[in-house]
Amino acid sequence: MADGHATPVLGIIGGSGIYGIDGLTNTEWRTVESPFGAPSDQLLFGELDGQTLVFLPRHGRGHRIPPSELNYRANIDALKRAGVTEILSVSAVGSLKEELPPGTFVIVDQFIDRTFARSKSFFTTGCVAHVALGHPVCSRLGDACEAALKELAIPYQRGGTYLVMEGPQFSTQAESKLYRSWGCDVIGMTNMPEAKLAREAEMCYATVAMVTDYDCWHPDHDHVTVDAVIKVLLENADKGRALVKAVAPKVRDRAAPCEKGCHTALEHAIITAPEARDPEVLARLRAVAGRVLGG
Ligand SMILES: CSC[C@H]1O[C@H](OP(=O)(O)O)[C@H](O)[C@@H]1O
Ligand SMILES: Nc1ncnc2[nH]cnc12
Repeated sequence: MADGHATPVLGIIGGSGIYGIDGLTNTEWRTVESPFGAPSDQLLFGELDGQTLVFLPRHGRGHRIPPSELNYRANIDALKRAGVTEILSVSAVGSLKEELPPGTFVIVDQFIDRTFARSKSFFTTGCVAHVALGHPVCSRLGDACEAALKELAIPYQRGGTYLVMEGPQFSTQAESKLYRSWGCDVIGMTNMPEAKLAREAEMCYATVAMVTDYDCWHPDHDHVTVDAVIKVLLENADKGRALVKAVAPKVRDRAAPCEKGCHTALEHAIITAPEARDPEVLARLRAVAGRVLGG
């Protein structure tokens, strides 16, 4: 299809504490191979009220893989190969604002990417592309998340800047205070380069971040620990599950190509002259960029 995808398919990338999805029928874990290497895990295909849904546990079942070692390219490429058109990322984050206590959901709309040890693009020597990233998430999918959170009466903030740190150690207090001075709302370790790669692969991407802690800047709260993060995640697990269930039909019931341009992000992005393109690189790009590269 020239202008997008015929059938909207929702993909969920589950973050810390989310290693499966409840309420799916006809489920099957399937291996999806990618020329970019191994994804974090098999993909779980299933149906929710008759609608296909694809789930990937970001860190693998059992949480085997740390943020810096995730194969972000393979994960996004595999979801694209699975037919996913819209990715909802559900992530645990620390709060950098007093008014965002643990348990709050944030529909993130901006990122500051401080990661430095990750492959951040599908494109490389032999085929160069520069996609727009001024609006790094899909506001249409964000609207669906907001409507779902409203229906469920879950406290949320629409919009917020997510500082992406390399990790795996949590921040120093000086770093945490610096990010607060930049006006960031939440902090985590995974949503970049995920969002950049989803844009390159012409997929909608939105993040619903669940606040689990006050990081280490707050004078009245203990510094973040994994135990504290998991405790809050478990306390709020029902809300996360309900969110996915409520978002899914909103994605199904609308025209497929995203009017925000997510599904056509590569239209004016590739700069390498056709005769200078490397066939091996093009072969690797078949799933993510085949729409514009041909083949
Ligand atoms: C378990 S606390 C740190 C860990 O949790 C977040 O992961 P995700 O975004 O996959 O929920 C954070 O980014 C760190 O990777
Ligand atoms: N405070 C924090 N810093 C980085 N990643 C997190 N994930 C959850 N809480 C976090």
